[in-house]
Amino acid sequence: MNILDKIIADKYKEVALKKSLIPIKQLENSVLFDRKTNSLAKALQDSDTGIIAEHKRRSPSKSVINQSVSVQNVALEYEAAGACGMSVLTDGKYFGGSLDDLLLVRASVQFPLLRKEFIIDEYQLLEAKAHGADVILLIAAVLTKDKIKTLSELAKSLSLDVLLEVHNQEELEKSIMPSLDVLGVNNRNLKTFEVSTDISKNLSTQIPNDFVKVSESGISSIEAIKDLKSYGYKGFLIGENFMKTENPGASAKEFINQLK
Ligand SMILES: O=C(O)c1ccccc1NCC(=O)[C@H](O)[C@H](O)COP(=O)(O)O
Repeated sequence: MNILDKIIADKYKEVALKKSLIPIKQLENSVLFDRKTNSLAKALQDSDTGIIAEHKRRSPSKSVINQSVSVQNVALEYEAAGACGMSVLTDGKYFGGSLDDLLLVRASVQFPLLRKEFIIDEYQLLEAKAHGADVILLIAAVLTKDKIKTLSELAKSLSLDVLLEVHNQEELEKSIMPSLDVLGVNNRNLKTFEVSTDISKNLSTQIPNDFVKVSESGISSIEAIKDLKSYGYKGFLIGENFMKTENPGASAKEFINQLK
């Protein structure tokens, strides 16, 4: 079994357990459930730099990245640095994240927050909303076309932006539908961990212009961003390059300033 299949198998068990412990009514009663969301798609469209900065303690491909910084401080510094939004990993087992991270970040900043999670069930969208997310991630590699439709339509009805992530043409073709806002191309193969920005470049012409294009993973230089911009990308999701440093916020600030 590859790592992605393992993550998803665990996620089904985790969601079933959470559903049995925390009723939907409790999520809907959260003070954040009726909060007015901020659109990441709009923030990216209006931006010249387009950085979505990620908080990532560890990952299956790199094990430990940074366990010593406070998620709230990182969020405050990413926002002050001029990032368009922040990606908050909420998976505990493989990434060391949590929904509490999302809640703490929401309490600290205003910019759009992506719940970076392996979403396989409607319940997780209600959790995202109840913990202050503005955007949810759907990964085409682990969802059927029908499931992408159901989940993205529910997300839209909750005023959440939808970032749909693909890694190849087949995933892209099955996923194109009006209920998506942002089309993300993951440069990392989530089964083998191979990373190449050529994946974004090769898929760029296949993505209809009605979607904001985001290139994700393995981005660590200004040159890479300038290159990807020439392929129509407006957003760049960066995790490890910032998080591997002692001060992720300062790294993001320096990076964004160089892009201006
Ligand atoms: O990052 C991993 O090792 C990984 C493994 C399996 C599934 C997902 C994984 N990462 C999630 C992401 O998409 C990245 O955290 C995100 O795009 C940022 O990537 P990077 O800038 O390379 O940290």
